[in-house]
Amino acid sequence: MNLLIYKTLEELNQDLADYVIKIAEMSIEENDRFNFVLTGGSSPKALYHFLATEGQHRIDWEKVYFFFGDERNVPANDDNYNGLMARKTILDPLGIKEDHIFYVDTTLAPEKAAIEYKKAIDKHFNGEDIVFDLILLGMGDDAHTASIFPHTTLVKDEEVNVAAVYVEKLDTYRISFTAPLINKADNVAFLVFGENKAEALKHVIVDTEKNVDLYPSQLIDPIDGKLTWFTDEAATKLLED
Ligand SMILES: O=C(O)[C@H](O)[C@@H](O)[C@H](O)[C@H](O)COP(=O)(O)O
Repeated sequence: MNLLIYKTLEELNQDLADYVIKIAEMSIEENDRFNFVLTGGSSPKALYHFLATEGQHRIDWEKVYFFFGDERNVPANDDNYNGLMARKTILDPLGIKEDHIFYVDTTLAPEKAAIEYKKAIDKHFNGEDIVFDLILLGMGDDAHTASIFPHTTLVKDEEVNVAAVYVEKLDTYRISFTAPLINKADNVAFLVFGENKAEALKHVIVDTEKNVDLYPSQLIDPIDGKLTWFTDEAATKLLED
């Protein structure tokens, strides 16, 4: 596991953009495509804008396929839909074609949406092992990642899958990759910054005795892949304690 700590978000996003581009170049070189899983939330917006502007001519974006590590159970035109945030910040600005974007179909009931999303991913991987080139993750101040929230069924899910999960604290359903699916990826990068994440980050990175029900991000431990944390000084201020 590689922990990178930046003084400014500008430096963090610049380096993370370079990291994404580097993995994309290697994936396109090796497989003629880059399978890239986006995170939702607010943290990645500056990165996505960076990739869509500074990164616009650095790789062949026509060889990139976009997925979502989780999605809210809201209509696609709802401001809370991760797909809409991504469309506005990176997908439309780069002119990504619709058949290169795998959205969660939230017109379906959550369980059905999860099944259909997994089917679409399986088809893209021709029924072979689902190994994404890069999965971007955020982390909540409660140590959730994707939609693997504390005290939910997803913390116990051993399946390599996409699942629907009821999140009691939000009183809503989410559709999410399971931790075993995330852990198959070649590269996983957390994007975590801000003082409000410091307590959760300390438990996830420092605690030797795991408690995944309380701190689900502890579940993220790629089997063969590399895990990198892109953080700032505020989020890591408790790590020395
Ligand atoms: O759908 C989502 O919201 C994300 O996938 C979620 O896991 C997010 O990464 C964290 O909640 C952090 O969100 P912020 O970046 O807004 O702090």
